Amino acid sequence: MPRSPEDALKATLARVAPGTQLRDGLERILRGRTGALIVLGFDRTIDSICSGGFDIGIDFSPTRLRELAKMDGAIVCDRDASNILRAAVQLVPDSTIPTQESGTRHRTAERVAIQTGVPVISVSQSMQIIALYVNGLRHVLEGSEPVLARANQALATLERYRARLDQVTNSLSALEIEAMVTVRDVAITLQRQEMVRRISEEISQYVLELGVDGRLLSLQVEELTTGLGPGSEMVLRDYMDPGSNGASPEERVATLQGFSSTDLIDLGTIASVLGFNPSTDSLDAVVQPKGYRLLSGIKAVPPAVATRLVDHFDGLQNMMAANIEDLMAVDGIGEQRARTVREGLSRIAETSLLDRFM
Ligand SMILES: Nc1ncnc2c1ncn2[C@@H]1O[C@H](COP(=O)(O)OP(=O)(O)OP(=O)(O)O)[C@@H](O)[C@H]1O
Repeated sequence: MPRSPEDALKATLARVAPGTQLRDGLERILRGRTGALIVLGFDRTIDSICSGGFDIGIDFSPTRLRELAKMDGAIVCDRDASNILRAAVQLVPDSTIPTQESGTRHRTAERVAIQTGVPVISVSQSMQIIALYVNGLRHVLEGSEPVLARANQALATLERYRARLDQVTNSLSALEIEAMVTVRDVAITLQRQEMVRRISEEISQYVLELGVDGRLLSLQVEELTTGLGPGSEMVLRDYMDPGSNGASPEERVATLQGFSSTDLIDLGTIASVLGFNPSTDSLDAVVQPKGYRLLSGIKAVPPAVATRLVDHFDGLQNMMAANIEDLMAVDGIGEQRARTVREGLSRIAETSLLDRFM
């Protein structure tokens, strides 16, 4: 599957993060008050827009990059910047590609990145900034301090969001055991899961951007995201109306992830991914889960067995009421597994009710 421009930008951010040789070279160019135009990859399309310059084919080093940047023209490196392939190259991209940039260096960088799909870095001599161009995206590299400040703010938000998510998830489990879940409870859980996912993704971009300076941050995120559970796909499997628009759980997850921040505030809009109609249905309607999410919390139940259990019992309530013999009637479930499922379900029931009332 082709990567999205955002994913390609993330991969490039990792290649120029603090601690890498390439970043060291770029910082040297910046400190030396020269500029540079650096292409990160070489293929036939790049070759076809290169004019003049010379082939060098040497190992990459920050000082070599810095020295070569003193010459007019662009530098072409291989994809992971382990070799410098050409220097003093005139790049001649398609001039009809629209660009918002002013200055020939930056216009060229943007056009080359769009035309070839290869990341291009420009170091501006006059503005003293390093910018990445990846497909149609532009990203200005900052020093670690401002990025860390934003990352720490995001981390504090993640901590709050995580606490709230744990609360609503525990409450959903307890309501499921009591058969009292409403569409509103499901929508709130999906909303909170998506908020945690978004802020975690934002922080993971900061971690990439910070390279060696982001190690502590990455440990903190790891701590705040462990035991997060199966995510929105299981909630959707539990509550979606399969007949509504025929979408698969994965497609519904994608719809949820595509919602704007305004959509994400509206519980009716969120519930629409389940097949709920905000203009006719009530958020207070009681709904029954199939049991996928709770079963995913029992390690000894692989997904295929969970599906068979769900199909057999047709709803969590019937499954909760099943004894060992009932469970053994399900294809692929022997006595041992039946006991594990029974104990697992009873444990979940006890802990969710305890969490709710303690
Ligand atoms: N098409 C190109 N191919 C290779 N190098 C280029 C190209 N266009 C510009 N450059 C490089 O950029 C340098 C600066 O060009 P120019 O002053 O027009 O750009 P600029 O966008 O104003 O850059 P800066 O922000 O660094 O001042 C050129 O001397 C040349 O080395």
